Amino acid sequence: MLSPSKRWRKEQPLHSLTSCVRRVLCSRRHSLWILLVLVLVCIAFQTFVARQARNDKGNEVPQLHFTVNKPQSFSLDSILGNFWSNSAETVSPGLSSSLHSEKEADSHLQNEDFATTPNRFSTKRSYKSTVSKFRHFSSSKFLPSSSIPGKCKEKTHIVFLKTHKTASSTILNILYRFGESRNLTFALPLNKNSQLFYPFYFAPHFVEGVTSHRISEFHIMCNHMRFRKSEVAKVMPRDTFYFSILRNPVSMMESIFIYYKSIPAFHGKRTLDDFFNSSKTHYNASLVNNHYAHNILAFDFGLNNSATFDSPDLEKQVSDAIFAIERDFGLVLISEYFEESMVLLRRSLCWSLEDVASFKLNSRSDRTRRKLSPETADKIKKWNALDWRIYLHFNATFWQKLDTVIGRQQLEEEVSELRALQAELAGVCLKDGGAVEPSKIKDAGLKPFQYGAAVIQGYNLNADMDNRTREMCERLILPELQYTERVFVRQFPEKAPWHKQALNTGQAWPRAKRRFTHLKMPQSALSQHNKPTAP
Ligand SMILES: Nc1ncnc2c1ncn2[C@@H]1O[C@H](COP(=O)(O)OS(=O)(=O)O)[C@@H](OP(=O)(O)O)[C@H]1O
Repeated sequence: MLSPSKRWRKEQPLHSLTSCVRRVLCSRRHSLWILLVLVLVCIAFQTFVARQARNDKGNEVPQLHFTVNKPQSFSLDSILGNFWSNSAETVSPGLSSSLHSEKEADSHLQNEDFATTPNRFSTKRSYKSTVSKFRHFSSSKFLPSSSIPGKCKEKTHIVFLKTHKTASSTILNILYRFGESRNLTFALPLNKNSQLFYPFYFAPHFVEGVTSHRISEFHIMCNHMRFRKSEVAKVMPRDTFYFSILRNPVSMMESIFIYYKSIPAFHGKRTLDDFFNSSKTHYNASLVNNHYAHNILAFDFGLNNSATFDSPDLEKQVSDAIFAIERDFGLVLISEYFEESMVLLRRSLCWSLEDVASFKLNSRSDRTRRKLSPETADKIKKWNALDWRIYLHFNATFWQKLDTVIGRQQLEEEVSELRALQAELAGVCLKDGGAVEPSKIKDAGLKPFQYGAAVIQGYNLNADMDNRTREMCERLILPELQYTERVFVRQFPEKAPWHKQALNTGQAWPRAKRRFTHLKMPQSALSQHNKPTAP
């Protein structure tokens, strides 16, 4: 008895191509051959795909081909040397590329006037291809970034502890642009505040949408807060990446002294020396907002900020603080090495270099900077002994990490690529190529918030841009308060009925720009009773 398939084969005449194929298919021996051929095809295909992937990995950093004459040839020494001075010519060849020691950190301070502003670069519009690439990545079309293919997955669950006067507004802008372009959800301060009820310890109900369960998953938390890991972890997903940034406490305190002029500790003090001459007798830690004047880094990290150089338990406080920060944060960046920090950040997050390109935001005009004598710098370090030691420690580990993760050669290349990209963007976006005094900012909606005795600079946009380029440029220079409101309105349109209607007609932002009433300020409205207790 023949099997049905054999019978069928036998019954079919062999006169057409189709019947021939049928016969081949039905013969067991031929089926084996076909299977073999298919396996071979599969292996060949796999090999091809693997080779392609290997090629892609080799190009993990998008290769940007620039045609413009670079400001100078970029060696690591020159890059880092430039960091110390405004002019490339004054770079000292022997300058160490990192601040491993107290002495080196000091030498950096002498040259604090480093410039990372875009106007250091050529403003010729000749990087067109890169800019269009940048625009593509930064557009609101939720396009994927050119992250490192095959190696890692772009991180989108992020907490950034926004410390004070550390270039944190520039990083905030980077995070806002990244999140917006991918439609991510931000853990924003309740009721359109600009801060997560700083200086109180963070609590989940400070976040809009938490109590109402309006948001099921938060991606990014990045507004000022006083950090408390256990509470933040209640809001953010388990795989969240935590990072923050530190600045040399000496230049940081100089900046804070000018900006937070009205806090009780600084009130009536003409200079920081005046403050130090009276601080021993007059500094009152229990007065609202006086924490800005003392170990503010430790305070922001949620730690006890009361130590000075002569505290008997300083060493223990230092090691406890370092332990806590290392336990809770995957990465600690250094403001003085902003571009290097961005290279390390983008590696840690598996983002593209375009994702971390920025303009320097929230910078003071030179009119409101004060040069400090070495004696004053020394007083600051002693007064803020805890911050100073934290800074020294994380500056050292920052460079160790760079060496391990990237290596100096690759770092040098990425830093110069990033600078070139930023220079190109400045050429395309910025009128005059760089920051201007607030009085010279034409569009009131792009003016940064002014506070204390500081004069905070902003930018004017070039006039001749198409809409898409203008939108990209506007987001790069949008100050913190304006951007926070913009993100809030997009995320909670129902909280701003006038916005809801306007969003539909594309008119929301111009209207939002005109109404900035809430302040990014030390919350002087807080009563004494509400003052957070010392940890
Ligand atoms: N890219 C980059 N590189 C280096 N330094 C930078 C950068 N962006 C901002 N800044 C400087 O950071 C200071 C403002 O810090 P913040 O934005 O954290 O201030 S705030 O606490 O949010 O008000 C402010 O310092 P001062 O100018 O000394 O006040 C800015 O000039």
